[in-house]
Amino acid sequence: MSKKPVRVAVTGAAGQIGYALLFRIASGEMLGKDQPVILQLLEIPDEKAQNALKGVIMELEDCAFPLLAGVEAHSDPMTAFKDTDYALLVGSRPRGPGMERAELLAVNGAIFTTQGKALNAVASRNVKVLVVGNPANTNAYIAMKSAPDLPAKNFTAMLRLDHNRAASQLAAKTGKAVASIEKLAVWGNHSPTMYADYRNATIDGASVKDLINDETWNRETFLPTVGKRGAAIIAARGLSSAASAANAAIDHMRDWALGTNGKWVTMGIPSNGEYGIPKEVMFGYPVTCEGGEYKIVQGIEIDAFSQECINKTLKELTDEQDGVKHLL
Ligand SMILES: NC(=O)C1=CN([C@@H]2O[C@H](COP(=O)(O)OP(=O)(O)OC[C@H]3O[C@@H](n4cnc5c(N)ncnc54)[C@H](O)[C@@H]3O)[C@@H](O)[C@H]2O)C=CC1
Ligand SMILES: O=C([O-])CC(=O)C(=O)O
Repeated sequence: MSKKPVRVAVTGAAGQIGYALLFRIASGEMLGKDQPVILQLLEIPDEKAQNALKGVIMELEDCAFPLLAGVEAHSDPMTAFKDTDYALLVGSRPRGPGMERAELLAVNGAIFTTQGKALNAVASRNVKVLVVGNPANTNAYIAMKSAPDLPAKNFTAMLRLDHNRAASQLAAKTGKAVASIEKLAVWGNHSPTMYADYRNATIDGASVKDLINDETWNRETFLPTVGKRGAAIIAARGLSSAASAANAAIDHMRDWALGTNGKWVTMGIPSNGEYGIPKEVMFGYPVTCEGGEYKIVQGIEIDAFSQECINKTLKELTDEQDGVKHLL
């Protein structure tokens, strides 16, 4: 018997990430090739955006996806999030050249108060929320704090693009297949302060740290390359990353919903005090997923350099949190 459709809300559906994301959700790449979906798409109540959304919906229809059980266009989060099982909060302003993501808080932060409240009021009580819109960690924190009736653990931020970027850099450096990399972790904020940590990573069982054996490369090339990759893409394309961001969103939700078979992935999640991070900080952690739940990888040794990196990214996050108190 075929499965009952699940409801997937996507905000910013007519934007560039939306265009790279919706067709893959509808084709079953996110929740499985046997899981029908109803897309509940949100755009701002502006004629141009709503018209663009209509066009995207026409294209979705023209794909005749067997798993697409329905598509709805919305301009109000209170209807877009009704009974939704998954919510991908993409809609918000992207940065341009020369900006840091934190500078977007002033324009984007308030979106996540409204949307958190709407999720709190009308979404499924088990809704899984992924915040993509930048600055993703603090926007996810705002949404979580605005939805006190939903479990805090249901709110997550996207660090997966950093994780995938780090894996790709390591594959290139070692000349090995990216799929063979295990036990990679990215700690902290989705910003240049994030700490991509390959001290425990393996390739076909061999230590990546030993294979590379170059701490200067780690500190002076690898970390800045991964941390500043978003800016490098903006400089090259004139627009921020979209297809790779959509891909990371699919990876994040798929792994959360369907499991990772013991493989480590990175998710931005509210801390419960793990690794000394204060409770509720939306922090990138290495996790494994099983049965629709994520679990932080425990027992990783934090050496002096790692602690220094973690402290730096934590400080940035707590400063961002302090700066949005007026929105909560
Ligand atoms: N966490 C991550 O790894 C990444 C995050 N991003 C962020 O994702 C966000 C979206 O990026 P793009 O799709 O490239 O931008 P875009 O400008 O192409 O599209 C954003 C869309 O969101 C819509 N929107 C704005 N406010 C909204 C609201 N309140 N409700 C519903 N829709 C709303 C806009 O009308 C627009 O169509 C940006 O904040 C960007 O910085 C981008 C790449 C990676
Ligand atoms: O850099 C940006 O503004 C977009 C983004 O978050 C990324 O590509 O990592």
